[in-house]
Amino acid sequence: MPGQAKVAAEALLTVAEMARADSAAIAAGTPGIALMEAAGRAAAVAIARRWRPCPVTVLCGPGNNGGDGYVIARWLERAGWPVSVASLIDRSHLAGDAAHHAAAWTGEIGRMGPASVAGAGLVVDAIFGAGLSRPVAGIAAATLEAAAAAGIPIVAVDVPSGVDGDNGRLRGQVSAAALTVTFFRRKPGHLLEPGRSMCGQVVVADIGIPAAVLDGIGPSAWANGPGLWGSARRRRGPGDHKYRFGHAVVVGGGRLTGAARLAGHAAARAGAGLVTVAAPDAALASYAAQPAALLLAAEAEIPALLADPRRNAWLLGPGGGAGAALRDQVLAVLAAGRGVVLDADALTVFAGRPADLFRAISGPAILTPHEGEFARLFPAQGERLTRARGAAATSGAVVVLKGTDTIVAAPDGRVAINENAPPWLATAGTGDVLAGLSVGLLAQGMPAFEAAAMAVWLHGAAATACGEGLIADDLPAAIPAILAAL
Ligand SMILES: NC(=O)C1=CN([C@@H]2O[C@H](COP(=O)(O)OP(=O)(O)OC[C@H]3O[C@@H](n4cnc5c(N)ncnc54)[C@H](OP(=O)(O)O)[C@@H]3O)[C@@H](O)[C@H]2O)[C@@H](O)CC1
Ligand SMILES: Nc1ncnc2c1ncn2[C@@H]1O[C@H](COP(=O)(O)OP(=O)(O)O)[C@@H](O)[C@H]1O
Ligand SMILES: [K+]
Repeated sequence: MPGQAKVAAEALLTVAEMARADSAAIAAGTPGIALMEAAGRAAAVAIARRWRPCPVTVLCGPGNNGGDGYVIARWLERAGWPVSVASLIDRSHLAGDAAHHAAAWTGEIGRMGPASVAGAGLVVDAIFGAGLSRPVAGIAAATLEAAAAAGIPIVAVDVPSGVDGDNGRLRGQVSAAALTVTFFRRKPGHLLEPGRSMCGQVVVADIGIPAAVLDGIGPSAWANGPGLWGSARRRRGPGDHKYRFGHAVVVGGGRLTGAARLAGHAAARAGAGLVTVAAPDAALASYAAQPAALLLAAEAEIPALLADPRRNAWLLGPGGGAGAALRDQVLAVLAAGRGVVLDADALTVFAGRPADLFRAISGPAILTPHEGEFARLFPAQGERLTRARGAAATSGAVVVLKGTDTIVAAPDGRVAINENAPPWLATAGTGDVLAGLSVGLLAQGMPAFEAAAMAVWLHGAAATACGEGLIADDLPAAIPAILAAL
């Protein structure tokens, strides 16, 4: 929007980066005790905004997460709540900032166990946070489970105990929170499944760490949104003409023609100056049903189109048919140095010989696999974030690992984690639309990482606008309103 200040991209901090942010703030003059006080107070405020005073049990762990719990207990009691505190260890074994704030709690401290949540209207999980070092089991797990089984809402401090902040992995028994209050910036585990589903609503509290400490940390993960790619977006001005916005080519197949038609339509809606769909002769009649704004070419014309550098961004795969001919086409497009988006069959044709593909990638390239396609090209073990980063580094392409928490990973290690995709995107053909949006933005000259991240975000926003009952055909037409609001 003209004149509106650009929203800075929201960095996501790993556990190690957050520790560096804490240390930098402490070095700059804010004592750790004050950071913990601010953290606990912010959590208490977030609680009091959402719930009326009721009996609350604060479950405190052995580290600084537990330290936050003692501060929360103090502030809630001051606000008139009936507060019980239950600890995993004896107070005398606490150290540092946590010991300081535990000493400032003047009430009783009970031993943690399922009985400590009996009769509570709310439970605060201040057991384990960033210091999670092994699976949650035993008394901690049993106590949280008892609260969940009794239907008592749980408020998690920093992360629900057992959620790995770095990647959303669950370690041991985890009980879902209704609210999670985290500090300074979110962590990848708040956005990545299954951690995301355990967090409930996530509130980020300012605890007095200056934003400038991020300069010294250099985060490489962000929540996907306009702050990340808005400045790379191409916008038309009064003197512009279509040739300045690229020419996308979508290579379609002979049988499943809907896929390339959806992709072509999406590429045009994303703003490509021109879009050509190239298809086998026998199928040209069914491609005639696509929007009249798209150009249509016969398969035999592909070499000529490829020789023309103005056809600058190519999409292969949707409805392509997994044969050697498609593999040769992909390699020819890569050899010509065009921007490339590879989806579906164009990925599958390299199953068992992924190095052939990776060797051919040298320019801007985006791969858009779902988990099944990913496993045909890359090692499938381990958590999604590390796998997506590894795949981008190995292939030299931007990898869009699709799902409810789609990850966009660049070869240099940057990642964007998407969070605006509604579940009704899980329907046939929506992936084709995403590939089309990606090639449409790539054609306009956006760098591959920004193009892919913007495409994923537009896709989620358009699906949200359409609502439940969405079919893939609805998505391209929903794009203009989303672009207009950006
Ligand atoms: N730094 C700051 O200034 C600020 C920090 N803040 C807060 O600090 C939190 C991080 O604190 P933290 O680093 O002390 O780690 P924390 O999550 O309390 O756990 C460590 C303890 O738990 C234990 N333990 C771990 N897993 C376990 C398991 N499964 N089962 C059993 N035990 C397990 C572990 O044992 P160990 O691994 O040492 O054997 C250790 O004793 C952060 O999330 C935020 O809430 C805020 O106040 C803002 C200012
Ligand atoms: N549960 C879900 N929540 C949100 N988005 C989803 C969900 N399941 C799938 N999607 C999204 O829908 C799209 C489906 O793509 P894909 O599996 O390639 O389908 P198709 O091949 O039918 O087009 C992807 O963008 C994916 O991220
Ligand atoms: K916690």
